[in-house]
Amino acid sequence: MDTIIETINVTKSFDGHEAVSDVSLKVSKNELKSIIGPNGAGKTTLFNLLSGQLKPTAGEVLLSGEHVTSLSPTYRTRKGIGRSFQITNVFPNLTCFENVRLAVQSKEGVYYNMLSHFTSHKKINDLAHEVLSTVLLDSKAEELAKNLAHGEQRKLEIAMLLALDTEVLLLDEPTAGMSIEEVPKILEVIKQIKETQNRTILLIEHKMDMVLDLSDSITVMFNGALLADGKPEEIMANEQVQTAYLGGLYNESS
Ligand SMILES: Nc1ncnc2c1ncn2[C@@H]1O[C@H](COP(=O)(O)OP(=O)(O)OP(=O)(O)O)[C@@H](O)[C@H]1O
Repeated sequence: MDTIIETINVTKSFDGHEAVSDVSLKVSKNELKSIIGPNGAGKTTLFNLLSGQLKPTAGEVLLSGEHVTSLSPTYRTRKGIGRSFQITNVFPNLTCFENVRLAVQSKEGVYYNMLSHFTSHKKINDLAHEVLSTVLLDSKAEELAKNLAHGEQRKLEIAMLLALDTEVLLLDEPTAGMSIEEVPKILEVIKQIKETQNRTILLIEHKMDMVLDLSDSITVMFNGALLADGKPEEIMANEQVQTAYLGGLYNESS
């Protein structure tokens, strides 16, 4: 399997405290890998190191074999790694469709520049509708972004990521703050992306049933370090993981 993301002995210290400690990790193309671990384990910091929001204290980050450790988040987005909170251009007073169309346009603008042609205009509209349909927001196309429910806003954020056409999606707790009714909808969206598109997805998520349902592989972090990495069944059977983390959260009989 082709490796799309790799970290080599990556460490990030804050005032001497290692939030991420000597983590070496490989993510294959089209894999869905979940990063789990208790609060403060270093998951979000690892995401920040991958997206370029933070530079490591030591170690290297590679994207498709290219060293990107010192490169900016913008450059990394162009290289194909997208993170939901990077999408700050959700305009509350525009509709979902208008927001997604702007994201499609900005992506197309980066690569093609000239878009005055009618067919390009139609192509952009079609793409925007396709993306909204993928995230199950087509019925809300004409709704103003500010009027969306919380779960729908998270779906719009994912739509913006898809519209930017990044090959890697970093999803940091996409269900955070959602109501119980909204969670299955976002789960369905991620499943649909996984099944229908060539994307690599890294998912930080505390909901273990969702992690087990979606993941090809799971990385467990504990105190900044990588505790285990493997297929879901290997992780569930791993005694160290059970002791350190899962024991209190996951019960096989449940
Ligand atoms: N900018 C920062 N400055 C100082 N310490 C930080 C900073 N960001 C994170 N930390 C610390 O690094 C450690 C790891 O934090 P991080 O947010 O990466 O954990 P996490 O696994 O994502 O936790 P959670 O599940 O609660 O989101 C924590 O001890 C946190 O307090």
